[in-house]
Formats: sequence, C-alpha cells, structure tokens
Amino acid sequence: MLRALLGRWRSSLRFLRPADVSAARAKISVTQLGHRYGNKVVALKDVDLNVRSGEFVCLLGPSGCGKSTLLYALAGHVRPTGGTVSIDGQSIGGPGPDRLLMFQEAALFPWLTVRGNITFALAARGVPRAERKERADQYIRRVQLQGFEDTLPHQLSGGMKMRASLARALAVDPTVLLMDEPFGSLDAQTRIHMQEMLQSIWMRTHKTVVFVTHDVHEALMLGSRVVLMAPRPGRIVRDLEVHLPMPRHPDDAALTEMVRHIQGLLREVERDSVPEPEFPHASSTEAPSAVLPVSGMPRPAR
Ligand SMILES: Nc1ncnc2c1ncn2[C@@H]1O[C@H](COP(=O)(O)OP(=O)(O)OP(=O)(O)O)[C@@H](O)[C@H]1O
Repeated sequence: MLRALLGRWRSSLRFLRPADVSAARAKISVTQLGHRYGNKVVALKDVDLNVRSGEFVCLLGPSGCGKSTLLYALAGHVRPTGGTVSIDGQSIGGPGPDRLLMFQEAALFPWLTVRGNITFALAARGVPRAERKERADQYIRRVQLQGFEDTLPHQLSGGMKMRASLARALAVDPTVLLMDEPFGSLDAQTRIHMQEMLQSIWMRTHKTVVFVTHDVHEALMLGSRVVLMAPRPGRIVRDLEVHLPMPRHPDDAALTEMVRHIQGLLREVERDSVPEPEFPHASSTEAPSAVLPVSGMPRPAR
C-alpha cells in the first residue's frame, strides 16, 4: 500500500532544468534576473525562469527568499538591477494591461458595489459600456456571488471580498494573472474553498498564473508547477512539474505525501542558506513594500 502510494507521488513529480522550457516558446521569460535594494539586500540573484502559456506556477519558499520581489518584477513594479523579464518575447519596461496583480487584501473600492467594482475596472480597460454589466454578472456567477451584485464591500465576509476581487481580476481578462499570497489572511476553511474555486476556474480557462505562497499544501493544491526558492541571496533552487490529476482534493493521500517530501526539501534549503547580515529596511521606499498594483488601484499597506 505504502509502496504504491510512494510510487504514485514520485511519478507525479518531475524535476525541470531551465533548458526544459525554452525561452523562445515561453509566455514569460526571466533571464539572469537580479535585484539589490537600496539598503544592499540582494533580494534576487541569477534567476532564470520560463513559464509556458496556460501554466499555473507557484513560487514557494521561506520568508525573505524574494518571491514577492520576483512577482513585482514580472508586474513591472520593481525595476530589476540586473537581467530581463519578457512577456511574449517583448522585454517589459513597466506595468502593463496584459498583467494583473492581486494581493492578500481584496482592494475593492468601498463606495462601489460588487458589480460596480467590476464594471469600473472594465471601464478603465476600455470595455464598451453595453458589455460591462453582462460581463460583470458572468464573473460574479463564476465566483458564486450571485445575489450580492448590489452589495457594498463592508457587507461581505473576507472570503466573499476575495471572491469579488477574483471576479474583477478575471473579468478584465489579463494575459497573465499575478497573485501575491491572495488567500493568506483567510481562515483555513475559507482558504480551502477559495483554492478549490480558483482551481476549477483555472481548469476551465487555463490562464497563465504566477502565484506566491509559503504554504506547501496550497502550492500543491493549485500548481501545475512549483518553483522552490531560497533566501540569502534570493534564488531558485528547484523547479518541479506537478502531474497530480485535477481537481485535487486537500486530503488526497498522494498530495499529502508530496507535501511532506517538499517540506523536507525546504528544510534542507533553509539549512543550506547562509545567514545574511541584518540591513535596515525602514529607509528604503522601493517596491515591493511601496508599489502601485497593475490595476492602477492604490496598493494597500503590507
Ligand atoms: N522595499 C524594500 N527595501 C529593502 N529591502 C527589501 C524591500 N522589500 C523586500 N526587501 C528585502 O528583500 C528580501 C526579499 O524580500 P521579498 O519580500 O521579496 O521576499 P518574500 O519571499 O516575498 O518574503 P515574504 O514571504 O516574507 O513576503 C528580504 O530580505 C527583504 O527584507
């Protein structure tokens, strides 16, 4: 029984080398990316990553390994001190409408209803007025918020706010969805529900997603690929393709075994990381702690 289980999770995990996903065919291509903040912290060093169209890539690693810095470099909010980021072969010089960044906070306009928040974002993207309501309602149904179209954000639970934010992100239909621990502030039950919902939406849309998390279970619930990062300096140490069938169930035995294996890898990574001297943080005003999201809405304080 145990042997069969081990066989299943091992055959569901494939280690990738950078050359396995060619830059020429990648949707997102990151080459030799480095970033040093003004306070001398090397947040990223020599990061190479190619993401294919339609992949769900989870960036996973301990605090401070540069996950958010990498995500904000993809969004165009961090201007890396070295290397390049390209989308569809075009080097990016800043934020663009092809990428949308979602945060742990739902970042809804409090004076607009659920539908109003979505139609506002559609208007900002130039969607004709006649299409906005129908499109908003379509995505409201997709995140199971029907009946709450005219509700204001303060009347919603945390999970519902996040669903509204997800509906807004999907409705504007960015080429790439960038998510920074979006479910981090939700309770365990709501978090699982959001993961299942996002998973079923992704299975239907196959949108290219880059999702930051430090939760191994979440990464394996969602990711078609899991990229492990290590700190000091921030870098990629493993790139894993996950072939567990979808939809995945949070209690699936093979998934649970895989979680244990990756937790072991992360412990090794932490052990092998050289501690870096403490640098003052407060004087720096650089992203990711002070950025504007791609959607153009003010980024809430982290
Ligand atoms: N604005 C900033 N100015 C200076 N240093 C920063 C800034 N933002 C992040 N750092 C440093 O860069 C390194 C990487 O930070 P980053 O937030 O990208 O890591 P992370 O893996 O996303 O961490 P967490 O999971 O805690 O959010 C850390 O050492 C952090 O202290």
